[in-house]
Amino acid sequence: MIPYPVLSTTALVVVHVKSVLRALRHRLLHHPVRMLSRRLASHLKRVSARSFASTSSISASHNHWSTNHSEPSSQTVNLVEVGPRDGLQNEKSGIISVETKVELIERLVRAGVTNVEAGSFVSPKWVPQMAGTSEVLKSLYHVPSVHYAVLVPNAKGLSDLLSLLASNPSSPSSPPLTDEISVFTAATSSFTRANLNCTVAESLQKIAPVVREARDRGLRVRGYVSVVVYCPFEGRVESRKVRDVAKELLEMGCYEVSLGDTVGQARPHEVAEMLEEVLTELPAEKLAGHFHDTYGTGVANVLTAVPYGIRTIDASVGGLGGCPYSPGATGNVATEDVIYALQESGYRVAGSWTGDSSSDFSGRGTVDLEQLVDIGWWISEKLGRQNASRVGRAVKARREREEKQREKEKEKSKL
Ligand SMILES: CC(C)(COP(=O)([O-])OP(=O)([O-])OC[C@H]1O[C@@H](n2cnc3c(N)ncnc32)[C@H](O)[C@@H]1OP(=O)([O-])[O-])[C@@H](O)C(=O)NCCC(=O)NCCSC(=O)C[C@@](C)(O)CC(=O)[O-]
Repeated sequence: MIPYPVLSTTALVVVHVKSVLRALRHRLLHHPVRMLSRRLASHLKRVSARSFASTSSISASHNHWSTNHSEPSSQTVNLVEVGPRDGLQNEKSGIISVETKVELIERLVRAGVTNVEAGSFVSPKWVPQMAGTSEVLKSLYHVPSVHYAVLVPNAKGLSDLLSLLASNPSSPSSPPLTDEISVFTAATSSFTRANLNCTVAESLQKIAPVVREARDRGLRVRGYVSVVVYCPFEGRVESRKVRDVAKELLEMGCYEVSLGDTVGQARPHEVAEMLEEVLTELPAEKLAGHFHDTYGTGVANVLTAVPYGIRTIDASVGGLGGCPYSPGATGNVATEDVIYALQESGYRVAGSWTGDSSSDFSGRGTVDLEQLVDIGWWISEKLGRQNASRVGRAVKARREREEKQREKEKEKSKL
């Protein structure tokens, strides 16, 4: 055993050497030649990503679903609201009724959300909360330009969904129950074994025909890669694995791949490192950021991803959710917190369906933060859980202060 004083001296030496190395690295990074080569490297990265987009099966000319949610404006950040799926699937407070799920989704759409995950066609033995997804889709008021996506893990899930769509056909006056599915895998086989009962390679083999058939039936397909930075079973994940799995999903025909920090443990610099690797081969327009907030870095990770060109962010109202494989994990980054952080930053958070002219669903250009705060409180109270959105809590406190002030002024005016 090493005696304590020797250990602490060794530790001091290590710290000193580390700080010298850090300073050296900083100098090197900012050396003009190094900076030039970095610029060259990032140019090459962009060229390589562009050439991927133009030569692979995701090329715009070959794929009518090839665009993601992104609007033309590069300053627009598009939101995918995952609360009704990723959030509710992990709720432990008893089975949530179809009525509550439907009301949650309809409230979100009224607030301006255009991309919402409405549920999953997965095994009810694995995820009991998602069992009523068919009923949810049938009960929803469908706004034509809103995407009500559902998760599909395998051929059985797709076949169940297609039967539902066949027995509830769309018409000029009623849009289809859904026009989008999401398939999902991960960067590590330990995670896919826990989540899908197979390895990453096996999951990709199962997903490929699902993507093909869904697209043949006119559905657009989004892909997910979980555990892109940390895996609860394997620890730090190699970014090249993330890149390779995401690339495979895009080549299969997913219009976008969402990169998930499933356990919410990633730090911003680790997200940056992961993105730098993924972007060497894939275009940012085909990627989305999906951050959980377990360690409180969710918003920081969103703000790290956006300057890399990531223009689609998944989030969950009230920060609903958790992760069954990561004890203590909280939900997705809260939608309210993401919107607040991006306000007045030069970016606009879109949910801009043109809308129909019905009185309940009036079209909006952006997602309405005040309404989302109300929804976050409504669903948190309904489920008997804490509201995990910091912005939600702050706005509520501000409203209470303003109400008290108004009452005081009323009293004064009576005197
Ligand atoms: C994929 C399976 C089904 C494999 O599970 P399995 O046990 O290997 O399935 P199987 O093929 O052996 O079938 C077993 C039974 O399940 C049934 N079954 C089989 N497939 C289905 C289906 N689609 N829908 C309904 N039932 C199904 C099948 O019919 C059979 O029924 P039985 O004969 O025993 O009565 C299972 O592992 C599963 O459902 N996994 C899904 C888990 C899940 O939903 N996880 C959460 C979503 S992923 C996520 O949250 C991460 C994400 C996306 O948010 C991003 C991030 O944060 O990182």
